[in-house]
Parts: sequence; C-alpha cells; structure tokens
Amino acid sequence: VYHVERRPGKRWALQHVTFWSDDEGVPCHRWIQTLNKHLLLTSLTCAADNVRPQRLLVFINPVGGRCRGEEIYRCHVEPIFKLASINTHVVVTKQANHAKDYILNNNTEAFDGILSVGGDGTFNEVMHGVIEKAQNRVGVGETEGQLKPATLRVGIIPAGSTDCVCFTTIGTNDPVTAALHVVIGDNQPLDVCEVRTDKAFLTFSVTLLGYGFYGDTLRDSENHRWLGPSRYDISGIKTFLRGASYTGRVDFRLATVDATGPRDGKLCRSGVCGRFTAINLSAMSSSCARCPSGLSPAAHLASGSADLVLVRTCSRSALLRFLIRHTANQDRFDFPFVETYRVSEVRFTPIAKGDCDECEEEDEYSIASNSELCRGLSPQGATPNLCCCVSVPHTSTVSCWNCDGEILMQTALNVRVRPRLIRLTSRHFLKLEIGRRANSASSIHEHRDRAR
Ligand SMILES: Nc1ncnc2c1ncn2[C@@H]1O[C@H](COP(=O)(O)OP(=O)(O)OP(=O)(O)O)[C@@H](O)[C@H]1O
Repeated sequence: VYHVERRPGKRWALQHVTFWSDDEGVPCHRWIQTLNKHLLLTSLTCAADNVRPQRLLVFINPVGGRCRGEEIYRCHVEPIFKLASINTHVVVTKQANHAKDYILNNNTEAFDGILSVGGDGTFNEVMHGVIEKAQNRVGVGETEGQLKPATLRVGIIPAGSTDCVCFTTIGTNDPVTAALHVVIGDNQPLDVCEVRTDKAFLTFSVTLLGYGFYGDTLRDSENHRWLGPSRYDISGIKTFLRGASYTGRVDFRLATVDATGPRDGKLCRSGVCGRFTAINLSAMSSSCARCPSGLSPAAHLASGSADLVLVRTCSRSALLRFLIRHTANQDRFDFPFVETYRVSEVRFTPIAKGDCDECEEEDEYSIASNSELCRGLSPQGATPNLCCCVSVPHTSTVSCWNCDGEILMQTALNVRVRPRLIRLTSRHFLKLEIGRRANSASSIHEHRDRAR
C-alpha cells in the first residue's frame, strides 16, 4: 500500500507498506478491493471537487528553467501517476502559447484537470487557456462584468526558474510533492488579477505585478538568458546599483471582507502620488526558494484581495535593508518608506510633467539630485514629457511592469482582483494563515471550511 510521508521543508515522499497474511483464506485481492472501496468512499464524502483525478492533460515545456521539464516528468512524476492509475495525455510544447492554443481548440471535457510541467510562464499560459475557455468564448476581457470561474483544475509540476506559484501554494518546488498533491485530489481556489489599460484587456496575473525594481530587474535579465536562473541575481544587483525610482500616481480601492454593493462601506483611496522605487501587487504571497516567506507573507490565496506594497524612493542602504529582510523571517514592511494596503482594485498612472503637485516637496528619502534629472521621451513613447521629479539616472524615464515574470510595456494599468477564478491542485498550508491572518474574517471562514 503506497502512502504519502511528510518530510521536513513541506516535502512529501511516496512510501509503501507491505502486508502479509498467514491466513490463506484471505486472498490478496479482497484486501485490495476493500481498500479501493474505502478510498472511493473517502473521496465521495469529502467535497465533490476533492475527488482524485483519473485523467489528466499534461503540457511539458521542454525549454523552461534548466530545460529539464521532460526528464522531471518522465523520471519523477509519471511513475507516481501510473501507480495511482491516472491516465494522462502528454503534450510537449513546440513554441510559446502552444498550451493555451491547444486548450482553446480541443475538447478538454474528458479531463479532470490540466497540468503544466514548467515554470510560472507555462502555468500562466494554461491558466489563460482555462479562464478563456470558461467564458464560452465570449471573449475574455471584452466585458468588464463578472467572469465565470474555470471549473477545470489546473496544476503545476515545477520545472522552471523560480516556480513561484508552486512554492507559494504547496510550500516547496519539489516535483514529487507537487505530483502527490495532484494524486490525492487536493484543490484550492485562487484569486486572479485582471490587468487592463483604459481601452483593452491585457492579461491575467496571479503572483506579482511589479513596477520599478522588479520590472527593471526582469527587463535587464532578458539580456542574460544564457545565464539561466542566476540571471535574476545578476540583474537584481545591477538594478539595485542603478537606484532608479519613478514617479506615478496610485489609486486603489481597499478590500473589505463583505460582498460588494453600494452600501458595502468600501473605502476608495486615491492619489498616493510620488516617487517609487517599487510598486508591488501580489495576489498570493509570491514566495520562492530565495524568499521562502514571499514578498507579502500574509497575502491570501482566495479572499478577493491582493496586497499592494509601495516602496517610496529611498537611499541604497535603506533599500538593501528592505531587500535583505525578504530572505530572513523579519517584518520587511517596518520601514518609514514602505506602505502596504490590502486592495481589490488598483490604477497606476505615470505622472506627466506639470501634473504633479508634490514634485516641489523635498523627499526625505530621495536619492535624486538635480544632476540626475532626465526629461526624455519614454522608450515606448507612451508617456512623453515626464514629470521633472522623475529621477531615473542614465537610461529610461519609465519602468515597465513585471507581470508574473513577463514584461508588460504598457505603464498605465488598471488591475482588478477576480475572486476565486481558478482552482489549483494544491493545498494551502494552514500554519501561516493561522499565525498571521487570524484577524481576518475571510481567513477564519477558510480555516473552518478546511477543518470540515
Ligand atoms: N517549446 C517552447 N519553446 C519556446 N518557448 C516555450 C515553449 N514552450 C513554452 N514556452 C514559453 O516559455 C516561456 C518560459 O517558460 P517558463 O515560465 O515555464 O520557464 P522559466 O521562465 O524558466 O520559469 P519561471 O517562469 O518559473 O521563472 C513561457 O512563457 C512559455 O510560453
């Protein structure tokens, strides 16, 4: 009998127990029948969507991370699925967007779920595919109304560079652990951020929307792809040394736990304006091996909100202290230049010259000097004539957005959290929630549901 054994570091391993019987009158197949019947009963008495999957569609990205996707799947995951009698249809992707197009153009009703073997980019493709399919081809993003939650579960077997989605949801980027979560039928709803410009839908995001520091780091890392995952370290150091900050206005709607409505008491904050080293919006804690507790450790997975972290312009030493706290288990928000909000909607606008009332004010944490002022056009020409307080030395007057590891060139964005839009084949680990989120009614409900 195969079973899951929990190991340190949130890892799960496959173990087995062998039973012997001296009584020849109890044939082996009766033991097996009884156990299978019991397993079936257990699944049926849990929530209906907790049933173990029997047929999965699997996409393998052969070029993600260290190009080990196929090897990881064949050596570590496929044997587990065979033991669990899960039938699979495997597609090795041939180019970007192959997985999304496949989902949209083929019948997926026969499957209990779709897995991506790769990094966050591959997962993102699969997620876009299932969300778009769930809208019955109405055209995702064409409407600003409700979006239908996707019923098909999506899962991730980590084989990428950062594997943020996997690490955040199951606590490790170990492929065997991820496969075991799939096998036992774990699933968890997940909020998704819908990203638009004023005119059009752009994309969905689940991990990080980062402007400034994380946007610049990603943009620079694209020049060093040949370095593999370590390109993020090199580019992170370069971005830190540049010390750029950008001017903009951030408007947002604070999240509350109640349903929305004209009398819901939701507050609408507007006009947080100034120079920012980083603007981060996380719909989940966004953790990875380097930053195990994540960019925003207490972000919920499925509460209809996201965590907005505004890092105002600051000295390099202050920024370094802020970044170092991400690697240790310390409060990274306990700095006077860091503001945090739990929000349901955000709008970001880069500020044009003359539009910023706060430019004249001396910023306590500013590292800009007049010699660093840059008044050129943005690289995209989208936001020309930027405010004179933009302190971007040497190169660019605007940053770009890092959207789950992909670059967005549009700088002015509207983001709305779409609650529980997809279901993930994972189990949210409770310790973090109980320890840090006990003051939230929604998390208390989540605990109660889970306890049931
Ligand atoms: N066969 C392929 N050839 C080229 N690109 C592909 C192929 N299959 C998928 N892709 C694209 O590769 C991109 C990167 O893949 P992925 O995100 O899985 O790896 P990564 O960037 O190394 O990992 P992470 O996102 O975790 O840092 C994805 O955006 C995906 O669309």
